[in-house]
Amino acid sequence: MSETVVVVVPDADILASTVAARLVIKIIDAQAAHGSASVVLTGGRVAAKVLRSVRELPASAAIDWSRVDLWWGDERYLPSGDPDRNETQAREALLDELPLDPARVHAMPASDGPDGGDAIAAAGRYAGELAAAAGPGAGPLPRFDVLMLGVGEDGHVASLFPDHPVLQETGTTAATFDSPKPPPVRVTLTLPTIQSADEVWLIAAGPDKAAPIGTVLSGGHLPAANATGVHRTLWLLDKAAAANVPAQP
Ligand SMILES: O=C(O)[C@H](O)[C@@H](O)[C@H](O)[C@H](O)COP(=O)(O)O
Repeated sequence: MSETVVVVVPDADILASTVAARLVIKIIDAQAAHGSASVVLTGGRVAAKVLRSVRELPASAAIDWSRVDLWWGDERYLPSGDPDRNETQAREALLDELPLDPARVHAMPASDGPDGGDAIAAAGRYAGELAAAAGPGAGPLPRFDVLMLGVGEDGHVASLFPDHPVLQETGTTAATFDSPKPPPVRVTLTLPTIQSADEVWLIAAGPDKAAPIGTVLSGGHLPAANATGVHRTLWLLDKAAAANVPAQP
């Protein structure tokens, strides 16, 4: 049975540093339990702040980074190295400083890669990489210890936007076209894939997130409402983003 917990901290800087601390401990615990850790990264401003905060944490030295698998929840379908790619931003914020195993950094395909402009083929390629990581006979997805998501002003998560056909996708990945948040073409994990994660962390800061988060945590139906973890769903918010959250029991 999944539990939902809402954690509110004073401001965006404290949010980034506390999420970074939580992530470091989660990775350490996962490595102790499983021998490795599997983390799904997200894009956006708050995500980059979290990754930059990890760099400042002495405790991150307790992580064997060579035994961390990194995945992405979504990616802007742009050429490799494009500054707007989530992978580029994550590498600049943290990843390029870490002794990661390159084979365990699973970036989503780029538009100058083998699939060219075919984002559907690119999504299929990533689905294949996920299945390969799951191992033979283990189903289409590897274990995800924590899947992090930013939350859009419209209540989107990853590249799953309100009233968008991509919400109906039942495979493990999909291509999003006509995204209301530029760029228009993206590759994304689907809701079923997000829901396979042991823990899902929804991370948001700022007053422009108060309305969608208040809607979702009051029972409203936006994509973020379906971003739940198998064992735990954490809403990690600053006070401004939590302004409309109903009083917790
Ligand atoms: O590719 C993307 O744009 C992100 O994955 C997207 O889902 C993001 O996480 C939210 O839009 C929140 O972004 P901010 O934290 O910058 O508001």
